[in-house]
Amino acid sequence: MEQIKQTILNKVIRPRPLHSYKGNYGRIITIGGNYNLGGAIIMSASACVYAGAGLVTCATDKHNLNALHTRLPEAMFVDYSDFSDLLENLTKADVIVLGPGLGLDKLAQNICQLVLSNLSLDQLIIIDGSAITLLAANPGLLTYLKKGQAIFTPHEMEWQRLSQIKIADQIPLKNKQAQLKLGQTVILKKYHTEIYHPECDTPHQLTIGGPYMATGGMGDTLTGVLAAFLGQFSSAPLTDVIDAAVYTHSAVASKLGVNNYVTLPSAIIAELPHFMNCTIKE
Ligand SMILES: NC(=O)C1=CN([C@@H]2O[C@H](COP(=O)(O)OP(=O)(O)OC[C@H]3O[C@@H](n4cnc5c(N)ncnc54)[C@H](O)[C@@H]3O)[C@@H](O)[C@H]2O)[C@@H](O)CC1
Ligand SMILES: Nc1ncnc2c1ncn2[C@@H]1O[C@H](COP(=O)(O)OP(=O)(O)O)[C@@H](O)[C@H]1O
Ligand SMILES: [Mg+2]
Repeated sequence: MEQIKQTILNKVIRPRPLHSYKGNYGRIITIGGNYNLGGAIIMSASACVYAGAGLVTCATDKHNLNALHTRLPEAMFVDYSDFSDLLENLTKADVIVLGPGLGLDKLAQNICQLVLSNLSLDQLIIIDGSAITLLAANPGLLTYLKKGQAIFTPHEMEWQRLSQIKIADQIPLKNKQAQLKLGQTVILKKYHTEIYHPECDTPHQLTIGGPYMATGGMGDTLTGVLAAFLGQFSSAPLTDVIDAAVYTHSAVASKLGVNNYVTLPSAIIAELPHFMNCTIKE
């Protein structure tokens, strides 16, 4: 297991060129948030904006529109049940987040089918939450993915569903075998999260973060940070960008955890711009 060190941040988070604009920092679409789980996709989109993505569109249930724009006026909105609008916005994205709060119903299944079957080769997709559960139940959808195009962000139960490895048996050797079969990056979220990159024989491991992060929405927030990093730091190696995003999410939490019993996703999101700025000043 190779430990992810703080120095990854300076390798990836760079000062912004003066002659740059929002179009240089990634066009992201976050897809999820049904009637009951709207907060999940609002946290994902918020983390994405606060971690520096240039343009963020949130495709969600139309009942979430007011809440989204009240919390995050920077985001654009698509009603995800309007498939022609969803497809048009999907095509424009560099990075897609699919799954936070999406749910498991027929509409969610149809959205997964639409998104996966319309991916272009140069797009990256982060597959999280409900979308992992849906793909585990319908593995035929995995064939739409080009090798290395997707980043799966399962917690241990989601990984059990996708890999068929029981939580008690999720040892690095078995996880690596399952990740190789999948052909995609796997971020196995837990205490000391493990990242299985297609290019690396040894998993990379976080040694920061802790149970102050055990709050609903924490993984949804990670998807937004990841998408923002993939969208704006595309000149750095993909493995470094992924490691830096995962490190940043937990580093902000551990900083807030010094003085707080729990570190809420919203507090982490608010701290992201300051944390990233401190990195380039070091
Ligand atoms: N505010 C919101 O709208 C929230 C929406 N959420 C969304 O709700 C959907 C369902 O996700 P859930 O993860 O809640 O439900 P899941 O049913 O996918 O997973 C929870 C089940 O897995 C078990 N489990 C075992 N190991 C676990 C681990 N390490 N971490 C978490 N669970 C573990 C739990 O005991 C439970 O039975 C996702 O789409 C998710 O994005 C959640 O993120 C919670 C907050
Ligand atoms: N005890 C813990 N130690 C370190 N990180 C934790 C701990 N508990 C939860 N986390 C982190 O919180 C996040 C939980 O993700 P997930 O279960 O998908 O949350 P949600 O779906 O509610 O947003 C992951 O990034 C995980 O690493
Ligand atoms: Mg989750």
